Amino acid sequence: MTTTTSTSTSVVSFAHVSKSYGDVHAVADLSLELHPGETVALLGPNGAGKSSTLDLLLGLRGADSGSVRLFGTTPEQAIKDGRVGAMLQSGGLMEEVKVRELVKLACDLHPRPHPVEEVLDRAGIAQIADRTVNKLSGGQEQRVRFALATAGANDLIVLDEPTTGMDVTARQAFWATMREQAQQGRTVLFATHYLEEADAIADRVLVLHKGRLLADGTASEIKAKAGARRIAFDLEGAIDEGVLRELPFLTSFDVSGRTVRLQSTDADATVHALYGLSLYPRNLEVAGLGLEQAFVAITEAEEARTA
Ligand SMILES: Nc1ncnc2c1ncn2[C@@H]1O[C@H](COP(=O)(O)OP(=O)(O)OP(=O)(O)O)[C@@H](O)[C@H]1O
Repeated sequence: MTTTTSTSTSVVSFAHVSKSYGDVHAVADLSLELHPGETVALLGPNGAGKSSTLDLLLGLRGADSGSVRLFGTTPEQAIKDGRVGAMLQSGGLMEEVKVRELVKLACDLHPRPHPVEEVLDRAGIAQIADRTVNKLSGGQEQRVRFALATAGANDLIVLDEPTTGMDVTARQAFWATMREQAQQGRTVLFATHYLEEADAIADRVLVLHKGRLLADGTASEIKAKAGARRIAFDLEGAIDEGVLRELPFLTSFDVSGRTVRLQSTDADATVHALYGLSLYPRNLEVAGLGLEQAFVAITEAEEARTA
């Protein structure tokens, strides 16, 4: 029996975790809890600390301070109990073995294994099961890594940039499988550079920047946190940029031909003031930021704050 007591609803628990390499704070005072059935995207620019966070979570590196618990126990114990599957960027696959042999080995080693053929099927590699691993394309190698991460009935699946190298079809199939895993109550945590993936797949997004957690919420909440909305309209006649720049709550301003594009932290007030100028904006559009723009806005605001 595994040790799940008062923390049984917490799959992952980071409490004030820090990790530095020399004077680089890869992970800085990170606290977070992940729960069963959540699909969580870890989003951040290069060097934000995503891989370091996953390494700490998997016990591959020790924290300088703070505590990391999985299912109320240590990462090492949770992995030993077969509760965690991981698909990391690094780490070569054994090269001279056949795909089926490698997957079988992972199943044999797992305390709660799935049947080998089922694992091959789910990862979409049944047709290439007799190939040796060093003959695979980058995308096929990723699928093998995915098979290894799902060789048994894990409660937590950790994926570092899982779809790198996969084509669009493979990517869609991969995420469909991941959704099934989450629907079965598993927690899926993935680091990604693809904001559209985070937006489409994750029900929770963690934004990391310089090792710090800048935002934690649904994609919609993250977009709202960025606080800005886009306003676009066309103007007829001469455009007086000086007057438009005085509109309230603007965070960005761009004129291209007849089209004016703004970002505002209070779109209602900006549009109200626009009409107050006795201008007649045509084709007026007001829209929320996409996750990508929200992400840029949040990380840039943090850069400015800490500069
Ligand atoms: N073994 C190490 N030795 C020294 N510095 C390291 C080491 N590993 C990571 N770092 C540094 O720690 C910071 C965080 O790196 P990390 O790989 O965790 O970021 P990341 O968000 O995964 O980046 P990427 O998106 O580029 O993979 C970076 O500044 C990196 O250079």
